[in-house]
Amino acid sequence: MTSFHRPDECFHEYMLAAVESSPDSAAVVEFVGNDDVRTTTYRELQTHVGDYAAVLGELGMDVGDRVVIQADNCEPAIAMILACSTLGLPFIPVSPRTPDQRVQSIVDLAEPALFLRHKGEAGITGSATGTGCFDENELVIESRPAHRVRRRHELTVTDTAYMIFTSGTTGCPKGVVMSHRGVTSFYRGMLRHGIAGPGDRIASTSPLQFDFSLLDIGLALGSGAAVVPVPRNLLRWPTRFLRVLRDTETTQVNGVPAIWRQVLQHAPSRLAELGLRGVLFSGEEFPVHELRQLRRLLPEARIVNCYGSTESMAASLVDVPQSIPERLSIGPAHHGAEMMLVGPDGRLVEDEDVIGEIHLRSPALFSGYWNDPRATEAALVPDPVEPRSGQKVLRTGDKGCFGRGGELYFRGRVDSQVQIRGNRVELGEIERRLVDFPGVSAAAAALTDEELTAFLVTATDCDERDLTSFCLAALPDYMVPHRFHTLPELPLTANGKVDRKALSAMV
Ligand SMILES: Nc1ncnc2c1ncn2[C@@H]1O[C@H](COS(=O)(=O)NC(=O)C[C@H](N)c2cccc(Br)c2)[C@@H](O)[C@H]1O
Repeated sequence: MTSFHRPDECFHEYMLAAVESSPDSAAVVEFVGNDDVRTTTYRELQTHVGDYAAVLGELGMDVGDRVVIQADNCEPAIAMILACSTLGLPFIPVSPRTPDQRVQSIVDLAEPALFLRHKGEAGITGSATGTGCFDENELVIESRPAHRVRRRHELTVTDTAYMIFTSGTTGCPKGVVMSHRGVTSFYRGMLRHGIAGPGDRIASTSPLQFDFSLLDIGLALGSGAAVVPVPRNLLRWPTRFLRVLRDTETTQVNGVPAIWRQVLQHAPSRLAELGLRGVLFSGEEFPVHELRQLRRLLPEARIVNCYGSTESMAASLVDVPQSIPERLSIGPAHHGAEMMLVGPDGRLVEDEDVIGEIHLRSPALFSGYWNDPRATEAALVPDPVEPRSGQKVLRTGDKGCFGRGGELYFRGRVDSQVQIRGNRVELGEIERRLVDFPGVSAAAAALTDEELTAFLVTATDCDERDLTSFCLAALPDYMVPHRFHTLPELPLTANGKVDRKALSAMV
């Protein structure tokens, strides 16, 4: 396993380390359609980063000033996040399809110095933020960031590399703050699993705003391989998706389990022909029957189950056995980290098959939630083994139990947070939107078989189309209920919480 990495690097140093040893190797391979691919070498990527950084460096921004980047995963966006990193500017990736209201709430929370949009994206209007537009050829600054007094002089590995905004229970997104040290120590832990090497081409199917895409880019560039951003619109069509993989000579595909659903249904034989060497999935459990079908089609491939939350990038990378068991292991943790189970009494759970809450000890833990010390304190808790030490571990909110040989099994969420198509969703956030609809007095959302059902208590008739567009205006599409049921009242558990089991049973 080649490792050209120095200890304690910044994000951009880790990502571009391969330029020393293999400057002319492919770093990014993009499908541009009709058998045409565009390859960017490590040296070209480094030059691109320098060009963007030269423009950004002229704007008087300080280490720590935030830059929102509205783009899908593509070579210019990768070069832009690296350019921000070289200047110590935390980047905040935002998908092009994010509703304006949500983009605005992220801007209000993060107060970025600059909002950059990839050509063709909408951007924002009327904000104190500087704005710019970029494509593969240039970065054009339309309005400069407001003047700021520079207080910093050196970028350190403890500084923030990026912020990812995820859905929060209080109805407003939470900013997960990741330091350079956190990111690169996760990457180095991941590299020890030897998943990819020079010459590999790793297809990335997650949007840039989902840190899964940062795993893909880090796995590829950290291994001296190439990342292949798969355009979102092609992902939906199995034959086009497979065409992208074939034309770019992809060897490894990373993504949430849902990306395989259509392919397994409509183009299984074409998938088998591709001869993929590896599959890595994460975000939620892979339905066993689908995973078995995938394994049958790719008997030679290494299949890796990656578990973890944005607050630590990920926590584990576990090989799926040749014959797929009923329950997949999500442990032990990746190299350099450790997962523990903690019971309701705060003591370690170590016995087999006893459920506890998963806690993660790792150098890759996030710095905290942006401007939210209370939520941070609830997530970064004293080490349950030695609380006196001041060391913090991540309380994941996931339940788990140990198996016989140190493997760990995921046993659901501790709270109402769910995963929809690999995206983290607080049902509470959907519910808060629903109760804002005129006439709705109470609401609950339930997820059954990937279908979101909303239960509403309302005196008047609510038109489903109106409800849907009302939700779409403020929530990402994957958080919009598919079905709406009205009820005289919501079922409640003994302690007055919405009885979600009862709701799911009603679907
Ligand atoms: N492999 C699994 N089996 C089962 N349940 C999983 C798995 N991976 C997650 N989850 C669930 O998703 C939650 C977390 O959601 S999240 O914060 O949006 N992050 C994610 O999903 C993805 C995560 N950030 C990630 C994944 C890969 C690479 C990087 Br770099 C980052 C976890 O707490 C789990 O509940």
